[in-house]
Amino acid sequence: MAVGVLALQGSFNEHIAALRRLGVKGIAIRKPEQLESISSLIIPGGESTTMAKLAEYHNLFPALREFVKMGKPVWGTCAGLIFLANKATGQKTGGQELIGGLDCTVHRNFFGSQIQSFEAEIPIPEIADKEGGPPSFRGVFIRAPAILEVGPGVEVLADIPVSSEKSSSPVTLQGEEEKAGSEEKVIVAVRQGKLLATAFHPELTADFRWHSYFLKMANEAGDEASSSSSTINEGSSSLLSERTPNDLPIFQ
Ligand SMILES: NC(=O)CC[C@H](N)C(=O)O
Repeated sequence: MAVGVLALQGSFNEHIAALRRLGVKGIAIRKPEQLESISSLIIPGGESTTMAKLAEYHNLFPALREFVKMGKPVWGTCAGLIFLANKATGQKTGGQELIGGLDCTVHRNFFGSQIQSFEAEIPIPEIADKEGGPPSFRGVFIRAPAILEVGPGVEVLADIPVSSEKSSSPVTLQGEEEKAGSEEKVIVAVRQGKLLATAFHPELTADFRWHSYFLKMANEAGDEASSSSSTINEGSSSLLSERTPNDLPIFQ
């Protein structure tokens, strides 16, 4: 199974490093023809307008749309989520091209600008059920988007509370502000068939459950297409703990 990581801009190296820690080689994708040699794709975070301009320059949009249309597994993180959405609001003047395919509307900078970036513990029942580990995940939100609306075929994997009068200041999940049932929530992770999307950056943490979850999705897709081998398996988590960190300090 070859996993591609769109490597135009943003945190593609961090995704490749996370895959390596799970024993999987990530292939940096910069040209349309490279998409033919991979069976799944990660679109990293970064800056979606810039990424869109680069994708346009390299004539990647038609091949990326085709890849999604073929039902191949694709995971978009942050700017990658914006890329996958059918509709984005809060875009820069002139808008930007999207790949589309994910039946949702995102707000491009829902939580505000760089200085409003934050970390929060997010409950992840589905991921914890499949991957084990703690029931929550440390989400790193950097100029993060959020999902405002989803279509009927979209499963919500994570949401977080936001204060109702000022959506740009997220309410912490721990602490006294949490009032069950009284706060509004905004969606930050979804799955629609073989499309996965997160508004935060799992590649910037040492918790690889989202990567492992995506690899399993990709493997299932491979099995369905009765194609060849798989490199990730139930033993991947123990493999992870045995490996020595060999790249970014972030993973130590
Ligand atoms: N960390 C990120 O990927 C931020 C995405 C950013 N809001 C954008 O428009 O692209």
